[in-house]
Amino acid sequence: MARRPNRRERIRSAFDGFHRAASRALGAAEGRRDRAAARHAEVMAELWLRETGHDAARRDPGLARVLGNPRLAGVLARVAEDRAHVFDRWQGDSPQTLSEIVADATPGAAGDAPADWRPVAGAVEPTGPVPEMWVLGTGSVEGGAPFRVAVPLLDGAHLQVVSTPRSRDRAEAMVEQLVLRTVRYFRPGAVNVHVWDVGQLAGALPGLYPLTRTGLLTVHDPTRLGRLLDQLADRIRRVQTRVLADGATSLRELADRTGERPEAWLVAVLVGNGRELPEAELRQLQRVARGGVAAGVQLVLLDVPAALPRPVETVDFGDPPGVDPADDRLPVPVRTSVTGPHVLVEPDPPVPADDVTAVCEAIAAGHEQWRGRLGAFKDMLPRRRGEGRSHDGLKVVVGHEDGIPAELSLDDHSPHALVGGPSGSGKTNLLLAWIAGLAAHYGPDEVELYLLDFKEGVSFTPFAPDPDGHRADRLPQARLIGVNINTDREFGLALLRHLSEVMRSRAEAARRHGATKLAELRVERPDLRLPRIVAVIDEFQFLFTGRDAVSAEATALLEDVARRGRSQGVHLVLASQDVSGIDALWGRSAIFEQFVLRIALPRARRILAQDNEAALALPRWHAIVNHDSGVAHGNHVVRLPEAGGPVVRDVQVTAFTDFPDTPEPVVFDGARAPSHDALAARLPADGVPRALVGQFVDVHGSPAAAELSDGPGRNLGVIGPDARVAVPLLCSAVRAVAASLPDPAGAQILLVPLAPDAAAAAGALAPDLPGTVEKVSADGFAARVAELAATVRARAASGGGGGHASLLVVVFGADAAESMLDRTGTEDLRALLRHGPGVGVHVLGWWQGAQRLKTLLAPPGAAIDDLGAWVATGVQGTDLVPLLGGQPLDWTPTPGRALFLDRSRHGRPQLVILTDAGGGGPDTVAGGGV
Ligand SMILES: Nc1ncnc2c1ncn2[C@@H]1O[C@H](COP(=O)(O)OP(=O)(O)OP(=O)(O)O)[C@@H](O)[C@H]1O
Repeated sequence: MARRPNRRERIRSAFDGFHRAASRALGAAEGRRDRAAARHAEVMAELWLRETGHDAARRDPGLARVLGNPRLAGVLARVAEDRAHVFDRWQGDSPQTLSEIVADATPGAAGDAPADWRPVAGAVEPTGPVPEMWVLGTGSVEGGAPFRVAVPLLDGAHLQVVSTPRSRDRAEAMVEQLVLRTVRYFRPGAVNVHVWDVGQLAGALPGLYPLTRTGLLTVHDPTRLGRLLDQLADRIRRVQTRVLADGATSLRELADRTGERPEAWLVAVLVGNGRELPEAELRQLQRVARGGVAAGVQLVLLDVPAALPRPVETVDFGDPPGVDPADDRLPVPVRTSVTGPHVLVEPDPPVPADDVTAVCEAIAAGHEQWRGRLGAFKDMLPRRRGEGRSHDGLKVVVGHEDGIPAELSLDDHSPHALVGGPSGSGKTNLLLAWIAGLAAHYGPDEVELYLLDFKEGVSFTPFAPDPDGHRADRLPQARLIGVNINTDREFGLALLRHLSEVMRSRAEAARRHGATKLAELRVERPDLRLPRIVAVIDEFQFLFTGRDAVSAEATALLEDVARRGRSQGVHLVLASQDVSGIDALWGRSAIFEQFVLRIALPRARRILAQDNEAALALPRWHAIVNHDSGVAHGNHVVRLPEAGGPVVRDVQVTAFTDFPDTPEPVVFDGARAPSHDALAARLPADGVPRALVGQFVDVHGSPAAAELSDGPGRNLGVIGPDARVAVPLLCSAVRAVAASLPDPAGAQILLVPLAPDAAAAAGALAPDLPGTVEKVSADGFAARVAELAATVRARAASGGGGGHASLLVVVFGADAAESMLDRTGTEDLRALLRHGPGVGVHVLGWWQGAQRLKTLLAPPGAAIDDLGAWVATGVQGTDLVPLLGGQPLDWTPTPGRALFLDRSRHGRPQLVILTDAGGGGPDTVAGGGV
């Protein structure tokens, strides 16, 4: 009987059936999954292709392997077809359109065909529109129609060019052409080129070398990249801080806004060898790149690997992978960041070397002409006069640099200026142009001028009122004018003291209003008159001659003004033809450092920084103007026109017409004696008699007079060997006292001419004096002294302290008294000097020398204080020492000058100028009088 399958077998067969069914089901699922996966792969591939771009995806090594799968061929074909379709459409009229756009963006020399280049210099002004792009070659897409290819450069973007050894020459040629386009486009001088080549000193861009002749091209030492980058960085900083002061963010914006482009472009071509720069230089380069475009600094890098901040464009002369780099026959595929990877660029063929040289020579010649172009000084003056505001500083155009107006700025950045140039180099001309420029720009409420000339010349005289009244005008901005003051350093001292005082009061005002500098104070207090002050001191080195008290005080004051002037709007302009003067400053670095503006005329030494010798090579009528303490990168070669007397005068006449009511300036004229009458009229009318002896050297030209009050020692001694000076001096002092006596009618005046040569003068004086005038002869002198001593004793006994009639004893040639008086007589004279003033009796005497006077004033019966005031003329300082209680005194007498000591007012003798009537007249001053 058949065996019934057992339960186990039934189970197995059931499982087999299940397995078969499951296998069938699984097989079907696998097929579906494979189909889905393939479909997915195609979709993904298409997605990548379309997203990444057909060509890029094919170049991508990761994707290329996937796309090589034959199963994806359909997708690839489909995408390639679409791409070709798009390109075909583009190939239609796009190249033409592109060429037109490029032509528009590259006018003139920015885009012309190199074959057409002629040896002529450009003429476009840098203030005009700047080409947006510069042509470098021709491009095409997949062999389609060619179109011109250009890159942005000046004010647009830096350029980075990468080449291979095979393509390096082509790359260099392209760089040379591009740079030459920028130089050719503008008029010479608008673009300056700097080349640094890591490999060689003279190698890169050889065609441009003729440009070095006039400084349009500078070739830098291969080992000194850091220095070039420093210069570029300094230039950017200067443009940012100084040129773009009015809120413009770039030179281009400034030019658009103001029509002025005060700085030339600077194209720096760095030629490397593909190796990385040292870290420090790389960082410096990146900094330059960052600020460069806005400041007119254009980088062109060839094989200098560096990640530059945008904006930067690239041109890549790279070989495609797999090309034999040694095979010269193969074309070099060039691609640019502007045109992208699809456009194959063919740089323009190199211009023959001779043609490049010819073009550059023409540009250098044009540059020379430009430089020489003499902008007339009158064209530099503002059309609207006196309207400038000096809040932020004083700016004046005095010449041209490459045809661009060059300014001198006195402001917080460059508060003081140092001007140097040997005799005949045009220093005076420059100072006159500067002063006239200031006066043309700024009214008297904006600028005040203090002008001092230590030369024998009279350069500043025309700015002062005409003493003879032949002309009515004067420079209204001038507050002080010093001429012919060659030996009187005290004039310089007076000026510096005054400036120091002005600064002190301004600082106080500023403190009260919480301001830290002049500009702030002016905003705070628009009602205050706070002009900037410019003090010009020509041949200032005179201030430092001698090692005496004057020099020491001048140095201290100069340092004070130099340091604090910046914030108080007080500016110094020191000029010298003499190296020793400058040397004197070099030794005083605290002063010297403050002179940030340096102006060096041809052959000037030591004005600029130590290693900056640019002034030695300057042509005539040029100057190096440097607002950076004389460091080389701040050099500007400025062509200076002749200011010319008539133009300067025209400025003055116009200014005087516009501002007729300004007060007259103080005039220090070393060759003119001040008027006795004018000075006497300025003495206070307070009932105190005053003996006028001259004029102090201060900015107010104050009268120098001894008060003959009732105080002790109120007598006056005139000391001087020359009767022609001393006698008029004594007479004029007596006249002034007589004119100021409180009781002229009741006064008694004794005239005692002990010296025979004074008799005539005493005789002439008598009729001019009030009260009772009596002449006492030498014979009667001894008796009269005894009488006077008795009078003094009697007056004292009757009570001192005023109420006595004035009694003046005027002794001419008092040295003779010693031999005329016996011991008692001498004691009486001493008593007269000591006790007389308290009871209205004053002695005014002339002594020929200090020796006799000293003997007379010797203790125990007398003291030097008994002669409380003296004025010495024609006497060596050392001879006066006994009258100063031994204090040293270094003074060499000069005609028309005297030392005046009024013990009640001064600790030391003061320089005074003798008046026309008091020993300073034309008869007594050698070479004096005008
Ligand atoms: N920029 C200029 N262009 C033409 N001539 C000039 C110029 N500057 C000065 N001169 C002329 O040169 C001469 C000397 O000039 P200036 O008096 O300015 O020189 P200086 O350096 O001050 O010499 P010194 O100290 O001897 O007076 C003058 O006759 C002046 O007219």
